[in-house]
Amino acid sequence: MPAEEFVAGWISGALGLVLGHPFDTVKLLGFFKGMSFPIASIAVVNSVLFGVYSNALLALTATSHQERRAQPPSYTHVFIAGCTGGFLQAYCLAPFDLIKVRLQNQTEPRAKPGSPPPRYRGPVHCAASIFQAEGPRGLFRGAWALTLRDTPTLGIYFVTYEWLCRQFTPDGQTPSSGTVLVAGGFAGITSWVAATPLDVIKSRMQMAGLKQRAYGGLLDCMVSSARQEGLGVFFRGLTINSARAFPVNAVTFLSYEHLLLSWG
Ligand SMILES: C[N+](C)(C)CCCC[C@H](N)C(=O)O
Repeated sequence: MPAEEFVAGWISGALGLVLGHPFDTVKLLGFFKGMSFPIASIAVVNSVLFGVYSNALLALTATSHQERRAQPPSYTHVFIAGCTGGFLQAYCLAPFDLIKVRLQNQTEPRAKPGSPPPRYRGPVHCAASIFQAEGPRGLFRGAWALTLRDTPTLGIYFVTYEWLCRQFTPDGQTPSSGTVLVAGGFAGITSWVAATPLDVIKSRMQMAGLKQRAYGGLLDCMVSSARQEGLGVFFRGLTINSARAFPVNAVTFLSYEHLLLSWG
């Protein structure tokens, strides 16, 4: 199994994240401090995404990354490979994402003198507390919603990227850096726009039982959120998700393509 896509996915995910961090911080009003935890987790997850995507395409079309410019895969194959990568990365992402959401929703520890101490002292303490209270399954709370969010939307992600690259690149040639940046950026926006409704639900399920009320399941969460807050609830965070998605995914794809090119 070719491994360089995993390594390139690892590095490019970390680079994309450095760029996205200020946006995440704005989204959280400064609650999410420190970058080592998100970098480590996104690098692993992005490595799984790009590695599985490329190997799924290899299985479907019998072409390696280098051969795919001359023999471009069909969009159906790109979509299936993207969904496969998305499905598997969702399971790796689930515990990290749960911890991120739990820490984000914590009130500022130094907010007011006399306010209660935060429930979680940091990512490791958060993981350990959830594990102690609920066992390993607790760390996968909301994983089903996350999988539903990521499987089709990562198919869309790679189809958008491929489609845009092919629009601006003569047949058989490698897309220019400018094209890769723009295609990667728009791939990120498109997939985040499609993912936002389930992103809202996913985060609520991950918080269920803490601040949020407990839900009977994914459908119950969707229906009761829409009933109480209107359909607009499904678009919460859309603007900030899209603003963050462009630079993060432009840099992710650019570094991914460059790393693979330089390794031959
Ligand atoms: C599928 N969905 C849109 C949810 C995520 C897309 C992941 C791409 C990148 N790691 C990022 O954080 O933007």
